[in-house]
Amino acid sequence: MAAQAGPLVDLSIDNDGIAILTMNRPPVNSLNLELLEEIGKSLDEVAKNKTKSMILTSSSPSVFSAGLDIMEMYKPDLKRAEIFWTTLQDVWIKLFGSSYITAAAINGHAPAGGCLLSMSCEYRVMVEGKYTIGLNETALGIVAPTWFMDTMCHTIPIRQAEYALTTARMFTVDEALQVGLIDESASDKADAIDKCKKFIRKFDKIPSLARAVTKQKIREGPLVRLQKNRQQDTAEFLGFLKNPKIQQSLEMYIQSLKQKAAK
Ligand SMILES: CCCCCCCC/C=C\CC(=O)SCCNC(=O)CCNC(=O)[C@H](O)C(C)(C)COP(=O)(O)OP(=O)(O)OC[C@H]1O[C@@H](n2cnc3c(N)ncnc32)[C@H](O)[C@@H]1OP(=O)(O)O
Repeated sequence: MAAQAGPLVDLSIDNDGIAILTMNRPPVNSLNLELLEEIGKSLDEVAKNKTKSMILTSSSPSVFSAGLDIMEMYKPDLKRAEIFWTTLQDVWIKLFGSSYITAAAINGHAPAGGCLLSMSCEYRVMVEGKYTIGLNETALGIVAPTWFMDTMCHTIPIRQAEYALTTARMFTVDEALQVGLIDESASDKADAIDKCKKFIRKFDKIPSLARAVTKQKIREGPLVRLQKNRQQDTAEFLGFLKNPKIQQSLEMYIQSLKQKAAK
């Protein structure tokens, strides 16, 4: 993987006062500990500055995020793996539970953790193309944590979520639109951001406290579930990493990714 040259995220505020959080970890924005830490800090900043809304996107021309960095899970240092997992939990709690308005401009592929980040936002616009989105964990021989599943069940009907999760379904843009995994498609990234802004403007006349409390109440179930089970969730993750069969599956998956990239 290419060495990181610049900052891992860019956080800017546009003329309308909307925060744009851009993930910038080439080549595929795989979520390693450092990227997750930077996303978490940016989310804190958005909350602290009382910015009314945030759009999450990526600097890559074809990938929103490739999900968790598999190298964080393959034969890891267990102390780092624990920090990695709790940082991912923190990012999800901050994003899914945020009081400000959130939208994702999905400008490319969004598998697994990439899909999770976008589903944690309130609105999703995905750029048309041969991109796919979904939770593909079972295809890697791993089980998505309950809060990943909860987030999907919060986004699409539970029957569709069960089917998608068990079959590791990766949705095309049209399929995602049909099932409600995304709200709109867009011709390019600029159009996706414009459409996210149009969604954000819908709240101009809605009192912000009423909106925020409503959002947080409707999201309370999954949030409380993780908050109550955080330690157990982390222990399960670490136990999973120690399982030789899982390590073997990850090794095979890494090899298949490398072979594909080399072609
Ligand atoms: C509490 C209970 C237990 C919990 C269990 C754990 C649960 C774990 C939960 C979540 C899992 C995940 O998020 S796992 C990650 C899943 N992600 C994927 O499967 C995506 C894999 N990547 C791709 O499909 C493609 O890369 C892409 C479609 C995203 C982009 O394709 P593109 O052709 O543009 O790029 P390349 O495939 O050529 O890749 C370039 C380069 O990046 C490396 N790469 C890709 N994805 C990852 C990744 N997720 N992690 C690390 N590295 C990745 C790829 O190997 C290439 O590397 P090289 O250039 O070095 O060969």
